[in-house]
Amino acid sequence: MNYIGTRGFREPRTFAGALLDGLAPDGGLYVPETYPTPDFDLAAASAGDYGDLTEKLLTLFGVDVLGAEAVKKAAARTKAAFLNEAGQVPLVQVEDNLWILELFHGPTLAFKDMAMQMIAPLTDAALAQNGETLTLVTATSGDTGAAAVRAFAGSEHVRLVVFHPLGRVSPVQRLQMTTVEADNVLNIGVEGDFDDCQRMVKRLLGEESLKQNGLVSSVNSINWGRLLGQVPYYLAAAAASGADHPEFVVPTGNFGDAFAGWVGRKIGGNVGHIHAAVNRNDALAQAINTGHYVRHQAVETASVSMDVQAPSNFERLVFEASGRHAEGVKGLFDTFNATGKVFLSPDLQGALNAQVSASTISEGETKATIAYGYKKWNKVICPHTAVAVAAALKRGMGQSQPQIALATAHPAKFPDFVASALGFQPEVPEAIRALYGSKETITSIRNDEFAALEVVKAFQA
Ligand SMILES: N[C@@H](CCOP(=O)(O)O)C(=O)O
Repeated sequence: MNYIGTRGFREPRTFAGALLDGLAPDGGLYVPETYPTPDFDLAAASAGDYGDLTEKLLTLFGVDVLGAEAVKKAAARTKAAFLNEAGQVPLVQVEDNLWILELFHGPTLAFKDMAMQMIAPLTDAALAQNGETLTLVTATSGDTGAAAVRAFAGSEHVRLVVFHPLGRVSPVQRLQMTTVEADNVLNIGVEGDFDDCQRMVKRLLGEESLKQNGLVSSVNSINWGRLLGQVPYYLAAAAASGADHPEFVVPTGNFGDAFAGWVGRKIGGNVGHIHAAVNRNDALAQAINTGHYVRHQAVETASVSMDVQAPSNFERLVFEASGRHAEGVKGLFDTFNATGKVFLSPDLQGALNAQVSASTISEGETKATIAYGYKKWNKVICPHTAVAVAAALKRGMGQSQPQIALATAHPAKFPDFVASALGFQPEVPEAIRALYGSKETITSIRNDEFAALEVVKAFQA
């Protein structure tokens, strides 16, 4: 099982190579050379133990190059982050045909924990194999950074650098990153938005001078390993619902989670249509619905983790929808990166829309859905979850056809907006309460790639 790049990089990489590269050398994203067909009963595995399912999937995607022990450990850690306090798949039925998948039972109370808890032992195993050290550069609009810090703090061979847009993550998300005392973690606040941070990360991944001090990779969902850790929960949730190919409604920022669902379907899982729900930062939805892919300055919304206007994994979808036309993908994303806009051909736009649909949810709808969820189901949901639930309700299929909306974070990570919708603050778990009053460490930089390079170099030294 090997990996190739979306922009034409064809020198096959094993899973370990793709994991430690983060991005392909030509700037493309790694994808499997061919999608594997499960050599086990996927339906039975999806309905069985989550750790076993994950182990089987990891092996299917070639992770066993890192050894069976590493696969086992990774699967056990993701299982612990996924299951709820009762040890069950955290799927809550709220209507006859509508479920909410609570992906916030892990250590940082967001869906990123599943993949991050899994990828940390895999990274250790990959580094043990080649005796290298690794600098991970990662961009976050809130949840990725917190989960990465939690998973990699104290790691012996990994330095973790997290870039977040200054003042544009929730206070709880910021505290989760900046109060961790670990010499191998550097939190950088950038005077810009998430897209600026992600652009810096991509630039740093190609920076030869950083590679003089060991390997450089990322734990954003541009890294195939990150994305792979998000596939099992689609399969487990679909099986737990008992529904036939339920539609998944995914609140979307960098589009990694939604693409993981697409992968679950691609390998023959019981995963139905994928619908991406976005907030006012809706470049993705505009591209899929109109063919106009235009990057605007991201605006601040309540669903702050989704304030993304250049969703990295859109590139994987374009690659697949175009029939793996690497040259076309390269041209398209070169143009987008240079000019901030690109017009897709009607054929390509139709092909994208056939794979994934998308809709935009306003701030008003987000707030109203939080209030609705509490009134109707006695459930307190976060703004990101509300975007997905609003999109699901608008599609109306939950009446007639099964839908699963992803709840990507705990409401207590966004207490003020939730309180503005409900009139009271969500209950605060101990994991959050403990953060207040702790000392924070942040290095601030201007929105400048050279400033980013300098600060990472200094950290490596
Ligand atoms: N929503 C994200 C943005 C980065 O996404 P990723 O899935 O590519 O890591 C965040 O919370 O940081």
